[in-house]
Amino acid sequence: MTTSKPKQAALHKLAHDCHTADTRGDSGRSVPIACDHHKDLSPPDRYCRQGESIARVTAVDRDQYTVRNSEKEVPAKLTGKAIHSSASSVDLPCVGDWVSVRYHDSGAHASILEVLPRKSFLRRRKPGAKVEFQMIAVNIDLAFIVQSCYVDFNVRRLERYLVITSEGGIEPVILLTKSDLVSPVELEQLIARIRDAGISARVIALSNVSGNGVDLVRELIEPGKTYCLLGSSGVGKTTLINRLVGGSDLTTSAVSASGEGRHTTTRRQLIVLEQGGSLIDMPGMRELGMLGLGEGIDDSFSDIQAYLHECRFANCTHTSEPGCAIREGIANGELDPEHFQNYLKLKKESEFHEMSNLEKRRKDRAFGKFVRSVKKGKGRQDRH
Ligand SMILES: Nc1nc2c(ncn2[C@@H]2O[C@H](COP(=O)(O)OP(=O)(O)OP(=O)(O)O)[C@@H](O)[C@H]2O)c(=O)[nH]1
Ligand SMILES: [Zn+2]
Repeated sequence: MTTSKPKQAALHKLAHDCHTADTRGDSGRSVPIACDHHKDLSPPDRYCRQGESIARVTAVDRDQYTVRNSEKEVPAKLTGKAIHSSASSVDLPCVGDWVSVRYHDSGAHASILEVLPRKSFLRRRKPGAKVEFQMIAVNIDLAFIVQSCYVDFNVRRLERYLVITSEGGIEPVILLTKSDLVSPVELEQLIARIRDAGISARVIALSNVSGNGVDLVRELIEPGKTYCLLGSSGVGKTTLINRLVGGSDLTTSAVSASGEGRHTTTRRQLIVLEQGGSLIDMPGMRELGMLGLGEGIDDSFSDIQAYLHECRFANCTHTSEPGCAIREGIANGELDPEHFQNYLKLKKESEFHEMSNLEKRRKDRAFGKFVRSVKKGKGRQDRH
């Protein structure tokens, strides 16, 4: 997103004459104050107009936004102007965006006027033949790509994540979790496989159980920077985040947004870490890795595929059917029952996520409808 020339002229640097809504008084009017926006918030471009201030989008739930400045977090609505100026849904405010806002009702809520230029983005391709993207989050400095040393490890999926981060201008660091479940030799082999694939990104092995390696991650967190964790379900992201958040439990950090008779509770999608950096964590992000997980599964479980082809019945459930190659393999000690259980578990997860992709598509359609309806309504108002 770029700002046009005339607009740029109307903007002024936010350095010493920063304006913010006077959230202490009851006037709701804008007063110049010493700028304290940037204690833990550092927008890429410190611009705002008279009466406007800069905030960061911390949660998006359909048309409900939550924005935060250094003082507090409030619900926000998109102005018609902001909707009009966005060419497509990827330009609309997204978690991590710096936006110019105007506060109302003594700072109780805000309207979003403009999205400031983004410095990086995380997007995914929408399912379907047409090349369309969905913005997941923006302004991320560093992405931790998380895989488990145990079961989940898959170099091809790692590569896919690296493509996504490099396209979006985000620095990647690979985290191999559950190092307590493999031997040092096995761990070295995994890292060698990553290097053999030509991947040069930093790799940190860690265990959430013993705590080994967690400090190396902590050391990378800097105040004013934004991070995210990408990875499949069950690799230990939540466990790690809870360690990084330090004390405050992630699951309890919900924000309340009440607007126009509706009261909703949205899970905060951008949280502040103990060290002062911000972490973006949201369901859509976790599902990124699920694109094509099916393939990944068949890759790392090719031995099981071979057994599956041998079962007498194509729809064998491997529980009681005669001629089941899986059960035979387990019985004669050729196939590790735990390996098979892991296969079933991941298969179930990937099917689950494919289902939720369908739901996402349904939601996308609903969103398109919403934008069109707002545009129509606003268009009428503007002509007054
Ligand atoms: N042995 C071992 N277990 C771990 C480690 N990290 C996480 N776990 C366990 O793995 C399971 C999944 O961990 P989560 O943190 O919920 O994984 P997640 O990536 O957040 O999964 P989703 O919430 O589904 O996205 C839990 O039972 C954790 O206790 C680790 O380093 N070693
Ligand atoms: Zn079978």
